[in-house]
Amino acid sequence: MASSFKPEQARVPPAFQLPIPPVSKFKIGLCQLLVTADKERNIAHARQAIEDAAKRGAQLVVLPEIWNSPISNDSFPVYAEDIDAGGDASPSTTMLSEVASLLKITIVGGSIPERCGDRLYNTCCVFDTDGKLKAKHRKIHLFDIDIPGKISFQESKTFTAGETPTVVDTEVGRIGIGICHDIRFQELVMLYAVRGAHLICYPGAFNMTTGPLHWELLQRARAVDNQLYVATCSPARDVGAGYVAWGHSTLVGPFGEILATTEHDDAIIISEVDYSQIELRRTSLPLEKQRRGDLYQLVEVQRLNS
Ligand SMILES: NC(=O)CCC(=O)C(=O)O
Repeated sequence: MASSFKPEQARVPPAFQLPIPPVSKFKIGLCQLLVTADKERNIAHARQAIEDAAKRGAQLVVLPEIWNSPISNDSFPVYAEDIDAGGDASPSTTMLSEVASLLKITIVGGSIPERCGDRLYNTCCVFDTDGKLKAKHRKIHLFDIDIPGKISFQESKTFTAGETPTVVDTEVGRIGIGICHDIRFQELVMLYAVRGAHLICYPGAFNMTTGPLHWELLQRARAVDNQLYVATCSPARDVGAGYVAWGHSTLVGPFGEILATTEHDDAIIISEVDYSQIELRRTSLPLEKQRRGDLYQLVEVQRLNS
């Protein structure tokens, strides 16, 4: 059960310190995948894309939001997997674990519908180079929207919201995880920044109404405000699908610059991440020192009952 906010549970996080990452420069692969109703095919297609990205030098591969299932409230329960049980109960994450250890790469495994007891979550799994599950992020902000004549979608009809922000140390640096709609909530990435994240990965599937106006804007805003890298990965667009994704998976640098992007087709983006750019930007434009903590503060709520 979510606790309600009480001032005595609030904590001001200390000013952020960037940890030294295990690698300073590496290649990232963003696999913008065409997703179908055929789950086996989706898993095989994702595997092939991960292998291709690794062949092209990617040490970190990111997949889209909901890559094993159509995006629909009817599909989520049907395609959901018991991630904690693993093995046959979760063929999607079993594949990710296998391929991560085989290729010795880190995988931010997009998201899949997760079944846990009688609840469903929209969940992103992060696998280390040895295939171990390092982190599981359950989408915190569910996507409920109603713009008459344009788009209506109520993710909360099916999914339960996650309760925990996720920052994970990997062989390619400290990564904060958000899923799609999570990108709209700047406090989450501010929290990740104070926890020393180098890179925020957002598997996401923006739509044809908000995508054109907000998708790139939000990524660049999160990156430039926090002076870190932001990577997004969308499903490819299928105009025949019930939910049509905007596509445009992108890598943004710590100055808000777009380093790599694509249109809406099935594609693999390979680009370079260079963490020395974070220090450079933070030195030449020292926002953290200029921040007026005497006037405003980010507070972190302590979840006493979770
Ligand atoms: N899958 C999502 O969370 C979509 C979010 C989105 O399109 C938005 O506008 O927010």
